[in-house]
Order: sequence, then C-alpha cells, then structure tokens
Amino acid sequence: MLLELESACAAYGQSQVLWNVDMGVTQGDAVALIGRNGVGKTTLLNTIAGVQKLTGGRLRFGGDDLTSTPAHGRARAGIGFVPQGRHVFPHLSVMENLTVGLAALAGRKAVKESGIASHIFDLFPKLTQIRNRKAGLLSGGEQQQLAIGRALAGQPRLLLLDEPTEGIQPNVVQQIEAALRRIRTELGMTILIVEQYLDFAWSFAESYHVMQRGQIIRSGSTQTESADEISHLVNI
Ligand SMILES: Nc1ncnc2c1ncn2[C@@H]1O[C@H](COP(=O)(O)OP(=O)(O)OP(=O)(O)O)[C@@H](O)[C@H]1O
Repeated sequence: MLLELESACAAYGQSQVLWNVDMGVTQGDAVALIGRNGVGKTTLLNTIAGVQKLTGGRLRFGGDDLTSTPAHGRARAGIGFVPQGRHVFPHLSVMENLTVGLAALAGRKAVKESGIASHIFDLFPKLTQIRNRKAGLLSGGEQQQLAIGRALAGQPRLLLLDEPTEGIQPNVVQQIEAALRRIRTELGMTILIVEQYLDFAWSFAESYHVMQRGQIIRSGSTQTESADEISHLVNI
C-alpha cells in the first residue's frame, strides 16, 4: 500500500466529522471517494494532505508514519494535492504559480521555468499560451488546469483531487477529464479522487469507497460492480 489510513478521526472544534476511517491506496491505482454532500470527503482529503489535523488514528505513506508530519512535509514526501476550489495564487502569473510551489518543495528561493517537466505543458497546452497572465484573471477551467499542473510539478507519488470538475463549464470538463486519463495512462500516477459524477468515477478508477456521516460504509471494485448498484448511496 502506498497510502494507509488507520482509524483516522478529524473534528472541527467539538464536532467530530471523521470516525475511524480505515482506507488504503495501492501504488498505481486510481481510487474514487464518493458520497453525498457534507459526509466528510473533503475533510478526509484535507487530513491526508495535512492541511487538517488528525484527532486520532494514523497515516502511513510509502511505509513511513506521517501522522504528525505537517502539510509541507507531506508534499515533500510525495503527496500532491489539488484542493476543492482550486486555490491558485491570484496575483502571481501562471508560470510563477508553477514555479513557486516547486521552489518551496526544494527549499529554495526560486526555480527556473525550465525546471518544470515538459509533460505538464504537453497535458495542458493552454498554460503555455497564458503563461504570463495573472492566475486570478483566468477562467475556472484554466485555474483548475493550473492547479493540477502545479501539483504535478512537484512530481508527486500520489495525487489527491477534490472534485476537479466542480463548477467548470461543460466543454472544459471534457478537457480536464481527458487530461486526468492521460495522467493515469502516461504517467502511471496513483490517484485518490473525490468525484460526484459516478460515470466518470467508474470509467476512471479501479476501486471506490462510499462515505456516509464521516465513515466509509462500502468499498469495492468498479470493474466487478456497476455504478447503478451504488447510486442510491450517493444520489439524494
Ligand atoms: N471549516 C469547517 N468548520 C466546521 N464544520 C465544517 C467545516 N468544514 C466542513 N464542516 C462540516 O463537516 C462535515 C463534512 O464536510 P466536508 O466538506 O468534508 O464534506 P464533503 O463530503 O466533502 O461535502 P461537499 O461535497 O459538500 O464538499 C459537514 O457537516 C460540514 O458542515
């Protein structure tokens, strides 16, 4: 297992949101995390990325115990994160957004543009065209491509994606989904994705976990089970 969560718990103040979540992601797999709104999917991804603390349980990554490791240490260990709502730096250009994260990961002040792997521009050719534009001026779809590109620039071993096509124009959704498929097939990236569209989750991931009220209530294979069997647990 590349990632192992054991009895993971998380809370907002007094209000516990994750209850003893056990979950693993095998190297090379894509895993879909699904469930209705508010069940704790984002919280679970945030705790894996380290932007939110575990209040109980353990997290192991690549065999190392990272339970107490802060977010930047987990990024350095190879956990790449594309949070919900994208979070690009609005006042920095596209290129600066890509290089600033790399510099932080490498513990240096600056990284040159040439340090960014060419496959990122190959996956998202638009980023080259708009390289000097401030990220805050980009469309939602462009910001999402940038956020994914930035996470990939750190050459992660695991990519966490929180609803990557949420709130994005339908014609751009297809482009992003196509890029995600290429990230799987061409880079062999291990991915944990929060995804509300079951059709995409099923065609993209090998396995799934369904969350309800802060717990994983069902897990299985997308290869041997149909999305229809699960949809009643996800749709309102
Ligand atoms: N910052 C916060 N402070 C307090 N409670 C929060 C906070 N963020 C989320 N919650 C609560 O925690 C629970 C889980 O939220 P979370 O966002 O993880 O769910 P989700 O499954 O990702 O939902 P969505 O698909 O709507 O993002 C919800 O009840 C939510 O109201």
